[in-house]
Amino acid sequence: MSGADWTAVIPVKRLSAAKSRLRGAVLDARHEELALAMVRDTVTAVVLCARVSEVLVVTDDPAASAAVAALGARAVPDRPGAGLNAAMRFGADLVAGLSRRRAVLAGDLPALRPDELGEALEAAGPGRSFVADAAGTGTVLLTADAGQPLDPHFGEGSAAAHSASLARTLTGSWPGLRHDVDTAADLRTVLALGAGEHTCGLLRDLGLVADCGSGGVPAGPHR
Ligand SMILES: Nc1nc2c(ncn2[C@@H]2O[C@H](COP(=O)(O)OP(=O)(O)OP(=O)(O)O)[C@@H](O)[C@H]2O)c(=O)[nH]1
Ligand SMILES: C=C(OP(=O)(O)O)C(=O)O
Repeated sequence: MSGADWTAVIPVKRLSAAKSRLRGAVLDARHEELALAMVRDTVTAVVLCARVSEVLVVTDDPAASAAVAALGARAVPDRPGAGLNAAMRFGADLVAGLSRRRAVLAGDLPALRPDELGEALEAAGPGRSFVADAAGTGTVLLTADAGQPLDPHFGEGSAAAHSASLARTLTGSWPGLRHDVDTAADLRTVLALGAGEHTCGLLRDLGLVADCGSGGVPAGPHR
């Protein structure tokens, strides 16, 4: 099957609590801005993916809601308020609905490129499929075909948990997709890969990088 037949769902924690393992990578006063910049770059790439027709962001954060709406995503409140997996199930199974093909991904993929997400979605078969993070232990993308509950198992060891729940592993050369940012070391890695304009621009403003490499998706209006 081809075409823009996917709904993407991205959960985003309240920015005041988000990316706690990344605290200290920038001045504390700019930490929320960094978390939001990564969300913006992720959403920018997902909105630009040719296989995606709708992007839902599940969040209770007002600044994140406004920012993603300006990028073309639809923000919905995190009604369950019960953590990452509940937010994903809510967005994918209740808001998007089981009749859609759904893909959930984290909001901390600032080097994501639209074409690599498109390739991963192209490779997703019937049932459920997932892409493991660069370390091979976590998960960056989980998909569910129409009619199939998402059944997410994000958290520590989620790659093994998704495999055990009979989701199919997708493999490909998708460095931006596979590098989520949890720590300052991850941030250096995605900058080397080519982070998007929001993350790159903030770090440049802060004098932490002179240049962000050649990659990334430019900021700006979409589609
Ligand atoms: N809506 C919602 N999103 C969440 C929740 N917990 C995590 N997320 C989002 O899920 C994605 C992956 O989560 P993590 O990588 O653990 O990010 P994080 O929780 O901000 O990071 P740490 O504080 O360092 O654990 C990110 O986009 C988070 O914003 C939650 O309770 N509700
Ligand atoms: C949520 C996950 O991990 P992290 O919080 O380390 O990004 C995961 O990989 O399932």
